[in-house]
Amino acid sequence: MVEFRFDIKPLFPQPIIKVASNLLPHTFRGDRRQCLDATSKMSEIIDRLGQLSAISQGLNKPVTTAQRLRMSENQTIYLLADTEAGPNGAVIGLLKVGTKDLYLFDEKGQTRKMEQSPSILDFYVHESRQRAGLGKRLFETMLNEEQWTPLKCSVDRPSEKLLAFLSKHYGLVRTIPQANNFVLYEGFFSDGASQKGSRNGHAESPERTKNGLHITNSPNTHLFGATYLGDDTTKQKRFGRRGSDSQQQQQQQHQQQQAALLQQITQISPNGRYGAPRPTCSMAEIIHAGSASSGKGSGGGSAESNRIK
Ligand SMILES: CC(=O)SCCNC(=O)CCNC(=O)[C@H](O)C(C)(C)COP(=O)(O)OP(=O)(O)OC[C@H]1O[C@@H](n2cnc3c(N)ncnc32)[C@H](O)[C@@H]1OP(=O)(O)O
Repeated sequence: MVEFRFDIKPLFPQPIIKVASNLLPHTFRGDRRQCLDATSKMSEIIDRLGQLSAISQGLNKPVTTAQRLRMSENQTIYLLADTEAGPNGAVIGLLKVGTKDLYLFDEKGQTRKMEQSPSILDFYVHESRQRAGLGKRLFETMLNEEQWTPLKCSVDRPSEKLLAFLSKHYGLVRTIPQANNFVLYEGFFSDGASQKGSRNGHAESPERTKNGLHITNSPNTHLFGATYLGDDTTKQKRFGRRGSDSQQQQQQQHQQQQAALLQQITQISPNGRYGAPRPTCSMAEIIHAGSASSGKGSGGGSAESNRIK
């Protein structure tokens, strides 16, 4: 359990509190002096829990810090405390969620841009209290508050424990492969009841169809090339007509586009979970090796494989 030099009870009038970018418990009422005191204590709590979460996940840098929450517009942290523990009470769990704009592959390998998609960003229950139903309690509170359903949440690089948790409590097992580190489950794109914070994603519509090639603005097209729709003869004629110089130019241009889009598609952020060094991204290897590239949607290495051990 995580104890502090100060009494946490005034900050936790109830076992689970919600904290947004003002770094105050959602239940907080007080004057300016009390407000400063509460934010300072809350920062300490968030930083400590964030650090413990990173350690338990094998990350060399926390995903969750008070400073990061303060700078965010659409993230919320849920904290679970045991006010009966010790003289000052103890904080035992943290769950950070937020909405993100993401390019995602659907079940058919088509790119969809999901705006303000609900995401699970960091989740931690202290080692001494794990597997006692507290994670579920925290998660359920979050789902109720945000009005989200588990199936419609993407999960940022989940650990084995979180994958087991989602499987056990919500029957989430079959994932849809992605090019980034987010994990989502089959049914994510199905037309269910829409939820707060989530606008319906849409498949990028084809911009043009030319010589049997289906060309869109989607990152899929830029990463893997245009999708061929016509017959083989048309394709051979098309490539047979190209001079080798223009082919080289096109290849170069294509590689530059790929690099730029890879940046976008993986949502790399120097501050988030992705700030932590980790083994080379398999997608980057596929693209930069220039070797026979994989098929659509196959570049999304599993989130777990990118986790630092
Ligand atoms: C996006 C991200 O945040 S990824 C990082 C997720 N966080 C971590 O991996 C940090 C370490 N783990 C934890 O903090 C916790 O185990 C959590 C947050 C994942 C789950 O919290 P808990 O309080 O343990 O969950 P709860 O008790 O409600 O559910 C238990 C279930 O979670 C899964 N689980 C929890 N701990 C483990 C474990 N050590 N090994 C395997 N599965 C586990 C299992 O499915 C377990 O059910 P079982 O005991 O019947 O096998």
